[in-house]
Order: sequence, then C-alpha cells, then structure tokens
Amino acid sequence: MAVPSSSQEQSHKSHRSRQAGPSAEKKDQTKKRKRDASQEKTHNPKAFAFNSSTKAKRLQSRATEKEQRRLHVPTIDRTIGEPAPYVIVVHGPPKVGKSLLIKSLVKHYTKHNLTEVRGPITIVSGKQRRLQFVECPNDVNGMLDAAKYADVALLLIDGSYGFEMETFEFLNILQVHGFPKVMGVLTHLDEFKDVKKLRKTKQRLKHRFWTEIYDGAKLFYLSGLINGRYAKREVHNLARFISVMKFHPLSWRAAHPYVLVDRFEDVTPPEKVHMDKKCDRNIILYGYVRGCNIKKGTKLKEEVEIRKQRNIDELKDLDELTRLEIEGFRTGTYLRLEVHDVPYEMVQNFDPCHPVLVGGISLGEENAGYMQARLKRHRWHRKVLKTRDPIIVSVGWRRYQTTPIYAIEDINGRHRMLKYTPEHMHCLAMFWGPLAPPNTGVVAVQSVANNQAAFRITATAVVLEFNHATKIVKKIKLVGTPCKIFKKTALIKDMFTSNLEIARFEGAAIRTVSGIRGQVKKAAKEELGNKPQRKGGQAREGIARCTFEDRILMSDIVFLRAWTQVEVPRFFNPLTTALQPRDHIWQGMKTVAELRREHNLPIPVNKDSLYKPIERKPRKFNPTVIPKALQAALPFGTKPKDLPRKNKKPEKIPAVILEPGERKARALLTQIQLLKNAKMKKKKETENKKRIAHEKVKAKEELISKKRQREERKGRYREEDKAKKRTIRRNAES
Ligand SMILES: Nc1nc2c(ncn2[C@@H]2O[C@H](COP(=O)(O)OP(=O)(O)OP(=O)(O)O)[C@@H](O)[C@H]2O)c(=O)[nH]1
Repeated sequence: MAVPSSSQEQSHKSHRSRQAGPSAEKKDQTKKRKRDASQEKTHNPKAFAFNSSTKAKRLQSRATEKEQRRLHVPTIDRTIGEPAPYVIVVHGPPKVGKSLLIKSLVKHYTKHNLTEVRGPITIVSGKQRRLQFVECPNDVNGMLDAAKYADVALLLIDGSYGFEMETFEFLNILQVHGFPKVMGVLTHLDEFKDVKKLRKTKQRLKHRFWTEIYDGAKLFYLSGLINGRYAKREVHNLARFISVMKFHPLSWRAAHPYVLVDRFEDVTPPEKVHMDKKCDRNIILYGYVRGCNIKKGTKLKEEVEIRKQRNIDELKDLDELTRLEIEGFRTGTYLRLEVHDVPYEMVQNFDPCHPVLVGGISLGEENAGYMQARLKRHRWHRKVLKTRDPIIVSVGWRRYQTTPIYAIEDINGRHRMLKYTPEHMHCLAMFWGPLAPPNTGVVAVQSVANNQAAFRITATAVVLEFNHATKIVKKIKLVGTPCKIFKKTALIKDMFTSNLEIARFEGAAIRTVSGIRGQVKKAAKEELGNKPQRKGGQAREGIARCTFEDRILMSDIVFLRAWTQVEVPRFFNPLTTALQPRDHIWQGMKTVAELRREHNLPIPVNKDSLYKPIERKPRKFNPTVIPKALQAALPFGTKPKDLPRKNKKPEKIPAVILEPGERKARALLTQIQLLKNAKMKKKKETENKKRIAHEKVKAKEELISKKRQREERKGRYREEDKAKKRTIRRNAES
C-alpha cells in the first residue's frame, strides 16, 4: 500500500454547509434571531402610536367587545347516557336524489336494500352511535319542521343545474332555528361530458356554497350512478364523515325536550270508529326523547287535568305542541306517547313522509301574549311588509299566523309605528301569539303554498321581549278652523268631536299654517259666543277655546300635532296543516290586498289626499298712496312726480288745415317715398335670391372637398400601415 508522502498535496472536498437536520435548523434560528434584533433597532415606537384619542377609544371598545364575545358561557351537553339517534335530514329540490342517497346510505350501514323511504329510518352506525335518516318534505311546513329537529342537514344540489331556491330557503331557516351541522352533496355530476366544464362547475358551486355557509364547509361530490346506486366508494366516504361527526348542543333544543315521531298508531276502539267515522281518535306516538329531559312535573298528581290540557293543546296546535309534564324521561329514551281525543282528520290525513314533531315547552310559554321581536325583511323578498297584514311565523316549536305591528325606536325612546317595514334595516315587530322566550329565532313566510315562483321567506327575526306590551304610537294631525275670534283668543271648530276629547287635549300646543303658535284651553262655553243653534238648545260640542300669541284670521287653518297609541291586534291562528291532506293549501287570514284582488275591488281613493295642480293668480297690488300733507312736507327729490293724472280728458288736437300749395308738396313727397320703398323691396328680394344660390354652390363644393380629403387620408393610412407591416416582417426575417 502506498503511503502518501507528507510533501504530496491532499485533495479535500470543499466544505458544504448543512441544508437539513438539527445543525442546519440551529443555524437558521440564530440567523433569524439576528435578523429580528437588527429589525428591532430600526423599529420606531412612535410610528404606531395613536394620533387621535377618539380612534384609540374606538379601538379599545372594539377590543373589549371582542373579548366579551369570547367570554360566552360554553354550551354544555347535559345529556346523560346513551344519546338518541342523531337525525340526518336529507334536503334538496325535487328529483335531486334524496331517496336514492338515503337508500344508498342504509345499504352501506345495514346491507339491506330499501324499496322506499317513508318517514324516519333508524340504523346503528357504530358502537356508540345510531342515526335516523329523514327525507325533508319539499314544502315550507316540512322545511320548518325539519330545521327544528335536524342534527345534520345534508343539502343535495343538482350539479348539472346549480343551486335552487329551496336550498337557500332551507339554509335561512336553519340559521334562524339554531344552526345544526350542514354538509353539501352534489349529485347528477355524470351529466357533464366535458371534464373541464365539470371541474369548473364543481369549483364554482363550492365557492357559492362557502359564501353561504363558511369558507371550507364540506361539499361532497357524488359523481354518478352505478347500477342505479351511487358509487360505493363515495357513499362509504360520506358515511364515514357522518359517523365521526361531532355534535354541539343548540341552545333552544338544550332547553326544550322534543320527540320526532317515527311511529304512529291509531288505537281508538274499532267499535267507536265503526259507529262514527268522524269521532275523536286516540293515538300513540313513538319516538326518542331529545333535547333535554322531560321534567317530572309537580302537577303529576293532577294528571287527568294535564292530559285534558294536553289534548286541548294538541287540538289547538296539533303536531307542534304537546305539553309533556309527565315523569322525567331522560333523553335517548324511546317514548310511547298516548294522546286522546285527537280530531279524526289527523289520523285520516297522516302522511309518514311528514313526520310529527312533538315539542315540550316550559311553564312560561304555555300562554299567549304580546311579543316583541327585532325583524328584518329578507332582501330577496320582493315586497315590503305592511303593518297588520297577516304573516305566518315559526317561533320555537310553533307555527301560527299573526298580524304584527311594525315600529321603530326614536331617539327619545318612543316606539313609532311604521306602516311598512323599512328597506335594509331592522325594525321592531309587535305581535300576539303563544309566548316564546327572548333570543328565540323567528322565520316569517307570507303563505305556505307551494308556488316556487319566488323566495318564500319574507323576514327573519329574533324575540326581544315577551309578555310585555310596549307602547307603540303613531302621529296624528288634527285640523280645525276658527269660528269666532276675540283679540288673541279664538274658538276653533272641526278639530274635536266632543268636549270630552277637548278635555284630553287641554294644554296641547297648536299652530296656524302661517306660524302663529297657541294652546288649547277648554271647551267653549255658551256665554263666550258658542251659542246654541236653536233657542233653548245645547251649546255645540267640540268647539275649543284656544289662545294664540297673536290675533289669528278667519282664513287661518289651525292644526294640532299629537301621538296616539296603536293597539296590537290580539290575533293568532295556529297552522292546522296536519288536519288536511298534504296537497291542500292551508288557507289562513287573507291580506286586504288579496281580498281586493279576489273581489275585483279598486283601491279606495281619498279625494282630499290627491295632489292638485297649484294655481297661483298674479297678485295685484294697489299703488301706494301718500297723504297730501305728507307729500307737501317731502323734499322735492322724493316727491311723487310725473304720475299720470287720474280722469284726465284727452286734449283736443286742433285740426291742421293746409294751404293748396302745401297740400301739393305733401302729396308729392308721399309719392316719392312710396316709389323709394318699392325699389328697396325689390333690391332686397334679388339680393336674397343671390345669397341662397351662392350658399348652395358653396355647400356642394365643401362636400366634394371633404370627400377628397377623406380619400386622401385613407390612402395615407393605408400606405403607413403597409410600411409598418413591411418593417415588422423585415425585422422578423433578420
Ligand atoms: N344520472 C343521475 N341520476 C340521478 C343521480 N341522483 C339521482 N338520480 C336519479 O334521479 C331520480 C330521482 O331520484 P330520487 O332519489 O327519487 O329523488 P328525490 O329527491 O327523492 O325525489 P322526490 O322525493 O320526488 O323529491 C332517480 O331516477 C335517480 O336514479 C345522479 O347523480 N345522476
């Protein structure tokens, strides 16, 4: 082996700094630290100081607000033991593939083929988890109910068509009734033949979905059918996603027990039905207790009474409301609810595709009362809402028709009535109905008809106060005219109808149109000029004695501006949709406009309210008359001079009698003048003719010259263009 001599040069590899590993990381960190330190030196603390105290205050308040929002009470899931099956509501427009998806999921979990989907389907999806699939009915009622019991909402969207109104409506309803988990599923994607187009559509729909829910919301793609079913792999993925999903309790449901009925039995004795088909029925409803425990009521001993009350409630509110004050059933318990004396229509028209939802309410919520809500008309709803027009509201478990009064709070805290809901703004809505606690979401629709022409959600709201009637006022203007005037006092008629009314307005401020302010004193007495029309009769009622700051005229109009309280109609009408076939449209109270349209009635016109053209006659002013004595005292400069004398007779012009020679001369002059005029006229005419002919020639010439110029310009441009192209080509070749 040759030993290299010391004199021989060793060839070393040049050092390569480490790119990865712990030593490289260490170096990176030291570098970073150094860079930070150097940057700190250049940091100018003054550059980020506040310049304005208002801005600082605003920023600070915003920071505290943010902090407060973070410090909310966490919602705790108080359910104990095995939870009830989670409800997976499958929603989508007609023929989008809802039933098929449920069938595919059921097949995945149970290996069973389902022929049809009628009502909730419960399956076991894991050791700790059961699921209940419900197909959301396609009408507003069904959607309102489904939003109340859904733990997960699968929104099916036809990819080949895009989003449809129902999806947006359902999302809106979900948002109001506590937002459960939402997942989008795109179907009908096999209808795309072009891969690029499919990719673009998926991207577009995903982003639209995200803007509606939140960025990153889960959207599944079902790419097509294999043997009439969705692809196994895709269903498997979707099922896994559902199986591991975490659920958070929603505030309304955490405080209210409810049962989604998955089995319905009519247990009326057959002989009773045989005797009278329309007799009241006894029914049994089966379902899991959800939300919170059905508390053990103190009224348990009065159980018969409660049952009666429950039956009454059932009759009143049907499927939405049943008072559950029996022994405390835990959530997750499978309950058998027997309800007696239910109208036979409910049994006759029962449709398993529209599952019954039995909701429990707490003690304060059993009565009807006034409710105040902060309401906003949906920006997609085309019309404004009119005060006292009936709308259907979904509050808590209930659905009913009511007639709200809209109002807005003025700066001084007064609630002023609004005839119509404002644009892009919240307003207050006061209505009468079964009570729901503050913070409960409210969805309003105008009708539950299935016309898909427009967006059906009219407004959304949140309950602010309940069982408390806020005073709502509206402005009134009383107008009257004086009937007698004494110095600064006047008797005003037509403003009030009775002396009692005057007593209510004593001391009220009034004003004339010309701006003279005054005050209502008392009803006018007889001795003050309010004489009875007949002798011995009574003094006229409703004539008020008012005082003014100045004397008013008989032609003055006096008005009084005041506020009067508006009564909120005590009306509500529960929706009895469960008592009629599902294809019938529930008809509640109609709006005035609807009634007018139906009966072909014109809108009444108040003639006084119409605008008329204003006629202003030119005013005639009398000349100023200066008394003679004053005129005499005035200096000459300001004395009225050169005034036409009144009644001045025209002066007689003496007739001029001409001498014969003068007459001849005058005749001659007239003749010469006449000849001159005729000559001038002729000259002007010829000049005019010449000018017109000349102008014609000039216009012709100008037209020709313009044309020539245009041709020239065109030729020039063409040449320039050719030259340019030539140079480009030459450059390209070289
Ligand atoms: N090509 C194709 N057809 C589909 C797809 N999804 C569903 N379908 C078909 O669409 C039709 C309607 O499906 P359903 O599951 O009955 O739809 P649905 O939403 O339950 O319909 P309704 O209950 O009437 O509202 C069926 O014939 C399905 O085979 C899909 O992704 N691609």
